[in-house]
Amino acid sequence: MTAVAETTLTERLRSQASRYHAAHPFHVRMNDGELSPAQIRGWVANRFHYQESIPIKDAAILSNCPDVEVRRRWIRRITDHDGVGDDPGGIEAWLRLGEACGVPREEMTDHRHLQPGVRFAVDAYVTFARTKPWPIAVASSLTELFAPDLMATRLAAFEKYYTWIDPAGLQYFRNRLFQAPRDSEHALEVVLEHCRTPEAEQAAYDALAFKNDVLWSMMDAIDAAYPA
Ligand SMILES: O=C(O)c1cc(C(=O)O)c2c(n1)C(=O)C(=O)c1cc(C(=O)O)[nH]c1-2
Repeated sequence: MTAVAETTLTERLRSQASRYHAAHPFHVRMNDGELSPAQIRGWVANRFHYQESIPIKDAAILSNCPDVEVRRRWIRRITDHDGVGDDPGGIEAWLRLGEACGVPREEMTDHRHLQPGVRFAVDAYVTFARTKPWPIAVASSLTELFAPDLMATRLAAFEKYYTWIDPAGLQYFRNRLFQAPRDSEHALEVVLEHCRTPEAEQAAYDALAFKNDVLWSMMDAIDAAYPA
């Protein structure tokens, strides 16, 4: 494939930024400082199911991937979330975020606040990763191309508007500021390398659209469950 064609696929993928969940009304209100503590708590408790499912999703991709070089890098995503050595990992960081917001950790881990629509969307993402060709599952992670801007805006918004939350609890967002660009850069390399036919390029594009729908559906379910 020529560099020109690669640019085109990259551009097509990046063009889906406008459908990223950063534009969801609930996120817009969050970043404008308009959410109540109950709404923030509902969001944090529901998003925990996404956090706990990400390493399972990434293990599914690993289990389908015969390429040692890809696996050597992809496995990092699992330890980032599960922790390794002295690093407690992203799932623990999210639990601490929840506690800083006033949600006891057992209320996250026992799913008592988990909305059916959030469960359904997250589980659909895991099933997608289990059942699609592994480079297409990798493409579905590319929403992370769009994540750093949202993460920076969110961090600033939490520090400015939600001062009732202990800032130490925001470490999860700080970690994602450098993890997300590193991960999405690798995922994009993999997709450009392995999705070279028009059919595979379209499947990669569709995978990213599917993932945008997963994230948007989660936000719809959260928005409906925790009205102003
Ligand atoms: O808070 C967010 O807006 C957000 C978005 C995304 C994303 O774009 O998929 C991820 C994360 N956070 C995140 O924390 C995370 O670990 C993560 C992993 C993945 C993925 O698809 O592999 N996306 C995301």
